Amino acid sequence: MNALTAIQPQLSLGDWLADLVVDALIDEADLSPKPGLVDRRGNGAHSDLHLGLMHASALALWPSFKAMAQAAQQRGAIDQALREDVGRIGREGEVEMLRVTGGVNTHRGAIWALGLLSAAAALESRELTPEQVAVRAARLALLNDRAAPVTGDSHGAQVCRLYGVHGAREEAQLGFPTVIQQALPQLALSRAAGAGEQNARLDALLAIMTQLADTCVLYRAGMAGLTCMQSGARAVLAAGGCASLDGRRLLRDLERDMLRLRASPGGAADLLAATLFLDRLQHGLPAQLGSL
Ligand SMILES: CC(C)(COP(=O)(O)OP(=O)(O)OC[C@H]1O[C@@H](n2cnc3c(N)ncnc32)[C@H](O[C@H]2O[C@H](COP(=O)(O)OP(=O)(O)OP(=O)(O)O)[C@@H](O)[C@H]2O)[C@@H]1O)[C@@H](O)C(=O)NCCC(=O)NCCS
Ligand SMILES: Nc1ncnc2[nH]cnc12
Repeated sequence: MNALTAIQPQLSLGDWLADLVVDALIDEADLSPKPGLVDRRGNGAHSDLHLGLMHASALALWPSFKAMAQAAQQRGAIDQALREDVGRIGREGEVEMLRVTGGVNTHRGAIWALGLLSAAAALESRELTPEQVAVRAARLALLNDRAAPVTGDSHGAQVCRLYGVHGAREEAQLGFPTVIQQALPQLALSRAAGAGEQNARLDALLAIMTQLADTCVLYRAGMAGLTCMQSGARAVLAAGGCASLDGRRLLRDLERDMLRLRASPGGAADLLAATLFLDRLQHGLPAQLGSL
């Protein structure tokens, strides 16, 4: 023991997972330039959001993510009781988010996706590959939360009905295919090509945008907005990604189009945070937690 470890409080699995989630949310918010989204440069297509609010919201959610991980550790199995614990803690987290932001929806989708993923990670802390964690999260998401309000009038529910697409719920229930099949492989590819970490993360966001039926975009800009987002993101990647000059030019075009349509890919942003979380998680438990 040295002077530093002597004063460090014991790190629990829940602390560690909540730290990773909040880091991922803050890294997502800070990443720039993101088309249509809040970042270090400004508010994107939003009049009610800004970077400080995204940070405050992420930090305020730390106890909720820790509580979801702890619930999973205590229950120890993917069952109805855990599903309803996670749903209750998630709803309480939403209330806290709205309190801290003065009623602005900063992280509704992130509470859902990262709540499920942190619970799934806590269930089997020795099986932390992205695929293993996503499959457990999907099994949890497939269980019905009997206490969830059945309104069907959320923005996501409205556009899923109107356009016949899958939204945040189905993305989780299918095991986060957009993260596992698009974002993580693109992140690895761009890193391997020497794009640099920020460009590799932007490329991962674009890979999500090429495929996702982002219900935030659909709600604000309809199918024309979604098509514009998907084809614009494809064009940037086809031109060599965000590290290339042509890719950067096309990224600027995409941003201009998203702002003109007031289209904000908030769902894609949440899934980028999920990608960054799973990417870090696969490096395994820190030594302090090695005996769990
Ligand atoms: C099951 C739920 C996820 C609810 O889903 P549903 O689709 O019914 O509800 P929404 O309210 O629309 O929330 C879904 C949020 O998920 C993100 N998202 C969108 N599309 C996808 C997708 N295809 N895959 C994954 N994730 C997706 C998105 O969140 C982000 O965007 C939000 C900001 O959007 P913005 O447009 O600015 O804000 P709004 O105020 O909504 O609209 P405007 O008026 O401004 O246009 C921001 O939150 C990002 O996080 C969607 O918003 C689950 O949430 C649920 O069941 N909730 C109910 C309460 C509950 O039980 N919670 C506990 C769950 S553990
Ligand atoms: N950076 C961001 N900008 C706007 N909405 C978001 N939802 C999640 N992250 C976001």
